[in-house]
Amino acid sequence: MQLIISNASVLDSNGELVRRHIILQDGIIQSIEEDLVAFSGNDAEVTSIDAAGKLVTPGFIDMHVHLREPGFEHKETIESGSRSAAKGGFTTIACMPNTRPVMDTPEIVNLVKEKAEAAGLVNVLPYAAITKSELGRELTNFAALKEAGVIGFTDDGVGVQSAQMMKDAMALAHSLDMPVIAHCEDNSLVVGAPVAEGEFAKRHGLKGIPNESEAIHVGRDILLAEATGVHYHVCHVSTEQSIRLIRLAKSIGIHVTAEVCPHHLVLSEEDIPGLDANWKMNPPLRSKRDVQACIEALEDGTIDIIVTDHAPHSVEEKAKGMELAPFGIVGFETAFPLLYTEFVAKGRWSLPMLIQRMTADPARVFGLSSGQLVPGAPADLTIVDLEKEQAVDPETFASKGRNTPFTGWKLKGWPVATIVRGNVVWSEQ
Ligand SMILES: NC(=O)N[C@@H](CC(=O)O)C(=O)O
Ligand SMILES: [Zn+2]
Ligand SMILES: [Zn+2]
Repeated sequence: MQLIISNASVLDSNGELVRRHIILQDGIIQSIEEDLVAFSGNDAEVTSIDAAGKLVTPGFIDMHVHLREPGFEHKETIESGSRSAAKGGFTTIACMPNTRPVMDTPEIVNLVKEKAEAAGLVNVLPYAAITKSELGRELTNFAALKEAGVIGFTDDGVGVQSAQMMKDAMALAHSLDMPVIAHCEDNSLVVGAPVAEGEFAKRHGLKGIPNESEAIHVGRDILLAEATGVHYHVCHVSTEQSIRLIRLAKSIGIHVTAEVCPHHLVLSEEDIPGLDANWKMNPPLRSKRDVQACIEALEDGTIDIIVTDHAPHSVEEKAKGMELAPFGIVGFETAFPLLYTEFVAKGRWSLPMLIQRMTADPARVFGLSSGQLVPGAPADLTIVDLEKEQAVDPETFASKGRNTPFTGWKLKGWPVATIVRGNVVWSEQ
């Protein structure tokens, strides 16, 4: 099976847009041609897509997502989540283990892999839990879980409260050459607050989550990563204080990497319009100062990658209000247009910088073979119409989740087709 994507606008090594024809064969990028006539492909098995006027990039990679299956199929399934990812231009996603049961045994990992395979949409890479049921009491069987195909260990959804437990986890992960991915949150500093400390919390008489609840874990874990030598990856960084610590750790050669979510780059607690739980996520929207620190850290490489932390919840759950609703917002279907509109179209970032943080950089951090538009790489591609402008309408989401704070935002730069291993898995219409 051969697929030719003709007349594509692709970024060359100088970051310039050039017109190319991309030949995909048996799931691999076979060649990238300047001139299609020079290429002889007259086989009946050849199909082609005319991408004239469209950007073609390596498929986006999202290393932090929640697919909710098994256990929370009313929020999302592996199928609906994969479709939502494909619609957002993502070709590889890494799913978090806070399902029910928690992904803490090879059996559950195998079930997730089978369902992802059956959906046949995007590449799904599972993480396994650090501790059984994410309760922080007992380590899971890292060796067996590695054998089952997980790509790292994390208790995302909660912080690992015990430093000794985290140190043991890191030492074991390091011995297996696996990363530890951490949701950083000290529970003793949080006490059930729904939003960040700040003006919004004050105005509405709500308890606030302080910045230190995140940064204390980041600091502790950096010291433990130094002691154990593990690759330590920080989830959804949201505070200036965490960034300061990550910058220092990197400067002295500790193997730490970090991610940030689109919402923490675009929104601060001052933007929350009222007691609408579609603005409730963990970590919470912080101060403008934190947002600026996140943007600068992504620009200077202190933060390595962009992830969505796609966290679907049902309308009923979100209707419980700011204090009772669960934390989390969906992210796949708004991520690229949001960041393209807010940072590239407004002139702060170059297009190559945004693409790199969503493709080559996650591939580098997690050792994936995708993320580049080069011959021999997996044929995972996203076609984007940079001129297309439309308002965000949650009713059109492929995700079961409707929980987004970006409803009605007019965004530019929408994915129009997504190709995984040489197959079109989603296209507009
Ligand atoms: N980010 C969130 O607000 N929620 C996530 C958990 C998490 O990522 O910590 C969820 O599973 O809903
Ligand atoms: Zn988390
Ligand atoms: Zn998460």
